[in-house]
Amino acid sequence: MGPSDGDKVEGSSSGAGEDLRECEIEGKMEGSVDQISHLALDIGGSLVKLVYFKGNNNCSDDDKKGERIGFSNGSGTYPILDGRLHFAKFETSKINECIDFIYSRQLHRGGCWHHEAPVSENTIIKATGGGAYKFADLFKEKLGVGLDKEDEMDCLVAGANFLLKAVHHEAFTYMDGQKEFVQIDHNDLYPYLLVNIGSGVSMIKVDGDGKFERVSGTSVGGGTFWGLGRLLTKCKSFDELLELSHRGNNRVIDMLVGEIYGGMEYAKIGLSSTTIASSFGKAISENKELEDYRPEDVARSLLRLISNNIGQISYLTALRFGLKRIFFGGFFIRGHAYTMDTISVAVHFWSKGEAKAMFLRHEGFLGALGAFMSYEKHGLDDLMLRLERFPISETYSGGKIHSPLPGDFNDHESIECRVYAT
Ligand SMILES: Nc1ncnc2c1ncn2[C@@H]1O[C@H](COP(=O)(O)OP(=O)(O)O)[C@@H](O)[C@H]1O
Ligand SMILES: CC(C)(COP(=O)(O)O)[C@@H](O)C(=O)NCCC(=O)O
Repeated sequence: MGPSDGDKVEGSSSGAGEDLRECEIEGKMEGSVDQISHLALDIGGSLVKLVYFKGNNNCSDDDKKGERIGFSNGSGTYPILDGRLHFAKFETSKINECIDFIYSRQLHRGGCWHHEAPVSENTIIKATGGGAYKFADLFKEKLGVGLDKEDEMDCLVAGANFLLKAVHHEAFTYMDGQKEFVQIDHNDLYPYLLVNIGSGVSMIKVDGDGKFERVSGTSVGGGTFWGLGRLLTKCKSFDELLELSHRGNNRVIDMLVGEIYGGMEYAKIGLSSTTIASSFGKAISENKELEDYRPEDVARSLLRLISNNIGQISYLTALRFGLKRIFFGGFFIRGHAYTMDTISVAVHFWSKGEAKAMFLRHEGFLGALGAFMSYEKHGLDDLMLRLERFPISETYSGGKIHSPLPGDFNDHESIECRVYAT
């Protein structure tokens, strides 16, 4: 059983049709920036996410001599480099494309082709996710850099906390096709449940900066949707599968309460006639083969099944720890209306309206952002990198969010902020 199988929600999937997502955050960086790449990676089971800083005048002689503005932090004066944080992603199965991308932009050496010196033996890139272990040798071999491994859960939490505190209009609710941005009160952010829906799903109770516990998880996640969906529909890409689901009708395959109860609801236990009684349940009772179902309907049922299930487990986990707010991240969501709506309805249904599902506009980059920010923790020589943690649009002169608010996050979004090292 599950939440009511309400009307279909229409909406677009931001970024559909794109394998590579690139977007950017404007910022400033201060310090001795020559030695490290200012690139961080989250190499997951399905996707590699990149966050990198690029100075506006990177590599020019001007940049080296004068463009950096003096900054004093009490123990010395440090130069400032204006620039932007860029975001990109690749399929993990095409890791070589990612390495080519890094090489073509010389991201592992701060974007500079004309540095005479070869990549230093000690050059490292902050990396998180399982691929930081799996592909360490490949990065050494192809780019001559080491991957400095950061814990995945640490990075997810650091990325989420940063986004929630520093990026205006980062979190939003989505219900019945309505998107509403959530005003985050910095003094009342914790505790919350972070549900990261990547290949698998991690559920993390967050109590503060660096204070968290991974309290649950499920292997039925984004990889399940994409993997099963690919087998069942023969789709060639994740975006194609999402597009299909957009056009499908899950009632063709899902068995509803009304179909078991002769058109009636089961009011005594709170089930309407349109509640899904059994996901994919109709497929057993009809004399049909897979080919007899439209791939659109299969994709729709599958998306519904996975999203409902995650919504339900998330709610139960939140209930277990008395948490009212649940933030969902991970690239499974992909800003997709139907996914978000299904998760929201599930949380609403099971919590009887007590708990709230919220989504993050930079959903898939939590880990990579957290890894990027970890340069701060592990200063290299005298360099530490830090992202300012206050509402960017209010503190950066002339700063404002360039994203197409209040619309969907898209592939070329740019958010101004200040990035600096002390
Ligand atoms: N272009 C894409 N290719 C593959 N999967 C995608 C794509 N876009 C979104 N996804 C979904 O996102 C999931 C991966 O999310 P992500 O947060 O990057 O997790 P991971 O760290 O495990 O790679 C996939 O399992 C799939 O459901
Ligand atoms: C192992 C993982 C942390 C890896 O992260 P991912 O690449 O899926 O983002 C994640 O897949 C996960 O939490 N899986 C669920 C395992 C479980 O709790 O059953």
